[in-house]
Amino acid sequence: MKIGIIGVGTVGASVANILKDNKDIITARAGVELEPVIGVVNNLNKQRDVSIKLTDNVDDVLNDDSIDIVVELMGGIEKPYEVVKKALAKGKAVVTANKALLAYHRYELQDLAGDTPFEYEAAVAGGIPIINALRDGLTANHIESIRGIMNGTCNYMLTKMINEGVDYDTILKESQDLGYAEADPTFDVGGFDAAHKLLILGSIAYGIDAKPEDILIEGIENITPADIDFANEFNYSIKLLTIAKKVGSKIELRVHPVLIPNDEMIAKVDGVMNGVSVIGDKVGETMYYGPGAGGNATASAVIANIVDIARRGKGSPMLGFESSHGENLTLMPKDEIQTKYYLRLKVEDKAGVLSKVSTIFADKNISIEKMIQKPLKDKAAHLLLSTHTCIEKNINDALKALEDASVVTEKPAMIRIEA
Ligand SMILES: NC(=O)c1ccc[n+]([C@@H]2O[C@H](COP(=O)([O-])OP(=O)(O)OC[C@H]3O[C@@H](n4cnc5c(N)ncnc54)[C@H](O)[C@@H]3O)[C@@H](O)[C@H]2O)c1
Ligand SMILES: N[C@@H](CCO)C(=O)O
Ligand code: NA
Repeated sequence: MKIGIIGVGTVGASVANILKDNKDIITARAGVELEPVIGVVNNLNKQRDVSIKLTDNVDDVLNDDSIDIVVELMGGIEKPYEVVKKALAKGKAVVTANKALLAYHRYELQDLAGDTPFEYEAAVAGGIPIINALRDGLTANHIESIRGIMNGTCNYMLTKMINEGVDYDTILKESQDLGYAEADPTFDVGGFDAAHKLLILGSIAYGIDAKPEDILIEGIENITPADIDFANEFNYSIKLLTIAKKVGSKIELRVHPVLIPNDEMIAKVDGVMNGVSVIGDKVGETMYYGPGAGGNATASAVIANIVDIARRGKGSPMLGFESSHGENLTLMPKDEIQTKYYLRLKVEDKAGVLSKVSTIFADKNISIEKMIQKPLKDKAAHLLLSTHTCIEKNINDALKALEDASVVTEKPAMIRIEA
């Protein structure tokens, strides 16, 4: 079978190279030779470590009737959307690692694919076969929850910031050099990349047809050493967590940093590793762990899809994005989410401050669980506190009231606690 790779960057180059390096075993497993015949790039003059023929014209792939499988690894949304639609219209099988594309267009692409194979394992949790596990391995179950660390860049950054005190900008640059980060790293640090992955899983597990703007997304940009102090003091790790959870007939989908007890398995997932816990009503908890980003790890999942397509030939693509789930589940509004919260407040260090702050919490029906006060320079102090479980709307109202209170001298910060 002939393969055209559109986008020969970090992942695309690894796909071409692994198809060559591991050709014998891949051919044996696929039952047919898989030959990457051409790659499409933006800039033909750039030095690349690949031996396939390159072009800067995507039509060289789309209009070549001998190409069976189009591998889309260019990144972005609109251009890949056009390219994938054209490939499907020509009856070519498609493999993509593009979660941003699927976050917006997964249901349309599923309809367009019809019985043309369309696979996307590398789009979620890189090299971990989580799509395979959720769509096929756990298909007997109602999914109760999916909780995971699904952005390698953020996890790598948080691990280095917490364990080694490396500063944010240095470690972000390192993640880019290692090929972990998206072309625009705000997708990573802003939580959007993890949200794209969550939306894909939410469609497979619950049939929720939501877009990024419908769900709660927060990134890691505002985490400070004071937050890390509080976490250390009370035995928490700080992680960017991706959560899908069934609560009655509503589905929570949210991505944000959390304080998570150090003894939870997911708290031990460090560096570029991803970890996903899926709880099914019959199987119980299953855990998946592996590299979430990087050229070879991601290409491993891309090639698994290519081999799978070669093995089964044409047939139902089974993208697996559900629409009627049988249970009539709906997305839970962001305001109704309930969890525990950690708050960092910078306050004036003088009499009466604590009582003012406590009154605001009492008014919003929020109960405080733990608190430490750390003196700062110039008659100021940090109040670092955690709450008992309360409603997202009440916390947001309290944050507004605190911001307006004269004793609070800086915009308060909040991180949710997952326990
Ligand atoms: N890097 C990872 O660890 C990783 C992991 C999982 C998924 N992904 C996804 O895989 C895709 C590729 O990521 P990457 O890290 O390899 O990106 P990259 O920036 O390293 O490579 C992108 C390639 O696409 C080419 N390209 C971009 N726009 C093009 C256009 N309009 N026409 C022709 N060529 C074009 C570029 O020249 C480059 O060769 C993205 O969708 C990304 O989200 C990446
Ligand atoms: N930028 C992504 C790539 C893998 O999807 C990450 O860091 O997880
Ligand atoms: Na995967």
